[in-house]
Amino acid sequence: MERAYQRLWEASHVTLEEVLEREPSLLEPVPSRERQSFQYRLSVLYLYYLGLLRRFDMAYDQMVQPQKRRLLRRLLDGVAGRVLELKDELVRVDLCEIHCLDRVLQDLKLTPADLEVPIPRYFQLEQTSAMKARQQMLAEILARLEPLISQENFRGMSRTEALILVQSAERARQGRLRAIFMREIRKEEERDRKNREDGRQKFSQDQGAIVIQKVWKGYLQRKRFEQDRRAEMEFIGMLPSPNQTAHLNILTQAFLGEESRRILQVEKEEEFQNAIGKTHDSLTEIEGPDMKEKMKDQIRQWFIECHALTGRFPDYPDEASGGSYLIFADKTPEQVRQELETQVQENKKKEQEKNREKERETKEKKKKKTKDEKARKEPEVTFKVLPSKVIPVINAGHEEFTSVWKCRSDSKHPSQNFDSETLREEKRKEVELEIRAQVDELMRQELKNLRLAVDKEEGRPLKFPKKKAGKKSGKKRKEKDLTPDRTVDSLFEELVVIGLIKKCMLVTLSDYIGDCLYLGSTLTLANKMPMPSLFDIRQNMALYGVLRLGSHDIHSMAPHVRSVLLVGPSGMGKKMLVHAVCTETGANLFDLSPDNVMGKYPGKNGAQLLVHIVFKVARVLQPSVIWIGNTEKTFYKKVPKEERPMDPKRIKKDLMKAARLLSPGDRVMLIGTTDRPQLAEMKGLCRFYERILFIPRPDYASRYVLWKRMIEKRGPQAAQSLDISALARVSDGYTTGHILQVIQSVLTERRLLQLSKRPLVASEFVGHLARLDPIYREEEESLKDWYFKTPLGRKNIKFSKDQQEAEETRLAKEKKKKK
Ligand SMILES: Nc1ncnc2c1ncn2[C@@H]1O[C@H](COP(=O)(O)OP(=O)(O)OP(=O)(O)O)[C@@H](O)[C@H]1O
Repeated sequence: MERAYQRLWEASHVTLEEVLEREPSLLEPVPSRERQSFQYRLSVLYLYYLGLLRRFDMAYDQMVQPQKRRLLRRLLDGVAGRVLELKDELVRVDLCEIHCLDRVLQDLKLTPADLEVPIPRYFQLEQTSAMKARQQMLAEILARLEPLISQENFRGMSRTEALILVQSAERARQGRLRAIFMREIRKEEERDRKNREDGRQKFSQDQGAIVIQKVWKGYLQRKRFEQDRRAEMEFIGMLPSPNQTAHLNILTQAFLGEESRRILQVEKEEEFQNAIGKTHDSLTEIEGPDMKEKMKDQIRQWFIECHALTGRFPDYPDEASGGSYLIFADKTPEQVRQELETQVQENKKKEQEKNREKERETKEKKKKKTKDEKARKEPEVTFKVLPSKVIPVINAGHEEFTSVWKCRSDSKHPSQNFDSETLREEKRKEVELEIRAQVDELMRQELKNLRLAVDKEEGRPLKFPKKKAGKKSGKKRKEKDLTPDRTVDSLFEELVVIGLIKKCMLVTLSDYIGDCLYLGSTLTLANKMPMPSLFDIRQNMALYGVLRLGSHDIHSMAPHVRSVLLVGPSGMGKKMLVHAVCTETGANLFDLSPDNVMGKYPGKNGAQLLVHIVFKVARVLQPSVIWIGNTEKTFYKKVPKEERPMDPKRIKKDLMKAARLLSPGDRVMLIGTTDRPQLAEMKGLCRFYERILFIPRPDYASRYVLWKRMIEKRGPQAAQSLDISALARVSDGYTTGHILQVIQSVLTERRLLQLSKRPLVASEFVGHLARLDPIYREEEESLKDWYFKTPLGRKNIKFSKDQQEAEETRLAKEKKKKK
């Protein structure tokens, strides 16, 4: 088994190598007229990385050898980071959040399933014990609160409500009695009728036999026919096999296999952890003293040689720059000596060169100026990708694989134990560093003494490089802690009790049903702007929400996105997506919707305190999702009169300030949802939310899968004879929520029991559908208009306009030429 995964891993590296070779070509700027080919290359790369992500995830999930898993994890995180970077590049080139990759998909001979962003399984499987404990705590607090809430409800029942309850119970009892009574009467009538009929008609024995035979043969024939038809359909693969048990057996076997490998992983990991500690100790004990002496000798030698050559002792590199490691890293002492000699000579040369260089610089400056002026004259849009932060990580991983693991035969570690040689190598480096730090300390002292003794020199002041960047970020992060005397656990509990932290619904992202747009690039060619499909929304949520929140390493490497806004009509599953992100990543769900915040932490500084506590807890107990439902209220242009007492804009200022303080590595994501973004002031909203995802009503393909999967979820066989295509056709304009509602009201328990006798037909749904209000065109148009006024939407419109104009002028020129 392990060999199969090893092969998968090796095959992935072949692809990876190919992909890495293609990377540098993207860094070269491309003029705007070659936009399409640039787009194409970018998309190809994106799809390759998605495939790699899927394969690395599988290998990491199932391989057992602990050292290989460590490397795989680094590669997996790296590839995920690169996928996120490329997504950002795609957005910059396409100027929208959806990318029509169907043509690339076809060229690479892939299927739409390959477009799906895989969510690494370790997000769920390796949820830390702290995270699990927190979920437990939340459940406990909520369980404690429940009796209180139900008590409150009980007290809240009014006299009339109680009366209605008693009355309805009494009426139901009477109704039941009456029904029993009526049934008795009907039975009696039936008996009477039969008696009367029996008296009238009498069959002979033969006639009776014929009647019975007729009925029986008809029944038998119909049954046979039904069976034959079914067998044929199964044979050509139009129906699932009824023999589900065989199918299930295979699945359970595979599942058990996977689970057993995971258990084995834990065992091997434990062994490895023990070995790490032991190896470290034994190395320090056995090889440590030798190392120490060798280092000291080397350094002393260096002192002496330096003194002989330059007449002075050298400056000792300080700790921050790595101490003596800076000088001896990867070099033999001879090399160091040679370098020293050349340095002395170079110093002399440098002085002479400096003068020459000055002259050259002034010449170059002049040249540059003329070049810049030229460039300014022809302002051409060029495309190129930004330098990647992740590629070095992937490269390092790839190199490690090729040098260490690629050629290693499996027979060396048949039981998938760790490799002690590799471990010792690694640990040796670590121990060396530790010892070097000690030695440095000693040698600094020795150097000081030497200087005193030989050169009669008092201690030279050590030069510390100024840490500008560090100080700056330190200042930025240093916000005042308003609750220094409280523990995070107590704050967490407080937030749960007042309802700012909620338990999330258990839905996965794959529960969000939706199909992709199959002809997106054809639409773009015809100059029609394709609308996002539900599939795109799911992918974008996986990229922005799940991948970033799931792992600390991915979050700190990927381009930083703090907030996402989901815009779409009511019932399009915005809340569901928020919950799915929480479920997939185990994140806490904070609810800062204006209705939920109302009246909590009142007073002048209340809003500040509220936001402060929420962000503090969210950051410490990351990952966290801060959900702001009906977010247009937080950014109202003008607060409606009836909502003034609620003061929906109360937390806006503090929220904006707090969000700005989130930095890479803080796995906190703000997700806003709204169905009326027009009511909010555009500038504030777009500044606060870094990404805006527009969810229009579902298209035909999505409606088809929605009907199919939702009906099958309620009754697995229910959708078999149903004309789903017709349903998808007539439900144009309705939201997912509507479709779900209709299915729930048609497929009641009772109807499900009748399915075997009375198959489901499409017309049953139509009546219910007609009673609901669809999304009217005006509503959708106004949402679309709003979207095209957002920064990205505006850029997109401007770009397509420019392109159209260019096309027209080109055509006009051609016409002129022909004339
Ligand atoms: N793509 C989908 N697949 C499966 N179920 C969905 C999908 N979209 C929505 N639903 C279901 O539809 C119902 C309504 O969705 P939800 O409440 O999340 O919508 P919403 O956009 O947040 O609505 P509102 O704006 O009114 O708050 C939920 O029960 C959700 O599970």
